[in-house]
Amino acid sequence: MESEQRRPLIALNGESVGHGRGRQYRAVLHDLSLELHEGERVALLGQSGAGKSTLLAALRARLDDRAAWCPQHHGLVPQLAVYHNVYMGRLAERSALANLWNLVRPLKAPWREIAALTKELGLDGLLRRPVGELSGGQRQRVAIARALYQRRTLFLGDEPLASVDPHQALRLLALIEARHATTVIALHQRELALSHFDRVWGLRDGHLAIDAATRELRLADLDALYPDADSSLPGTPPPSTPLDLATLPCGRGRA
Ligand SMILES: Nc1ncnc2c1ncn2[C@@H]1O[C@H](COP(=O)(O)OP(=O)(O)OP(=O)(O)O)[C@@H](O)[C@H]1O
Repeated sequence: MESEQRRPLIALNGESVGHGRGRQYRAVLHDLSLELHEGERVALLGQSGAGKSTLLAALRARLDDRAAWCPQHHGLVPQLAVYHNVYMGRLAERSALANLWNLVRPLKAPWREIAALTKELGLDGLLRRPVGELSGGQRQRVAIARALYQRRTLFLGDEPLASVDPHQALRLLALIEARHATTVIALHQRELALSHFDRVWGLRDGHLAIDAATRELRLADLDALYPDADSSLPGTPPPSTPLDLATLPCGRGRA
């Protein structure tokens, strides 16, 4: 693969990732080694509490303003209109005066740009609507719009497809990928991970249990990331055999 020759956008080598500082520091992921290359679409999987958000926060801290960021809980201001919430994606690029003016009277150029972007996301007609009056799926799309409006090199998303139906998830993914060749997206849809991403990072038991090209993986490999899944519930993975790291395509180098 061509990207093998290029320097990675980000590389972690045996690092620990967690929360807190000094004596309060608590590691969530141990001995973490991974590389992210330009043009890669990575699905980040793992059961609840596995450390997906923690890893995304660590990547974001390292990538700084190269990464567009779509957080898990959206981080929107419910009292403000859709337009203003999306505009916030590039607040730092304009003067305080321009931002203040924009709050009262939207600036023409950003209004046009945000109107076009939100239309693509199926939010047309809602630009002046306070976000607090939107449905969960609509809020999700506003959060994605704000991240896309940032126009950064790569896209980091913490379950940005969680509140929408499968059909819409595909549409949103296509919109994200049309603007970002490189993506790292946390999600729970294992089939989607295999069908629409190049690589899977799978977290389990405080480690990167899977780091492999999707073409090397089967659904059963991903099931092993969800040891607590109750397979009697609809939509949950079947019972998996205990995770045997030796059998998973991790640490064999990049495919
Ligand atoms: N701000 C924080 N301070 C301390 N510990 C935290 C903090 N945020 C998360 N944790 C802990 O880190 C671990 C991993 O949490 P994280 O949110 O990264 O998991 P996740 O895979 O994103 O879960 P989910 O799918 O439920 O969002 C959990 O044990 C959690 O309690």
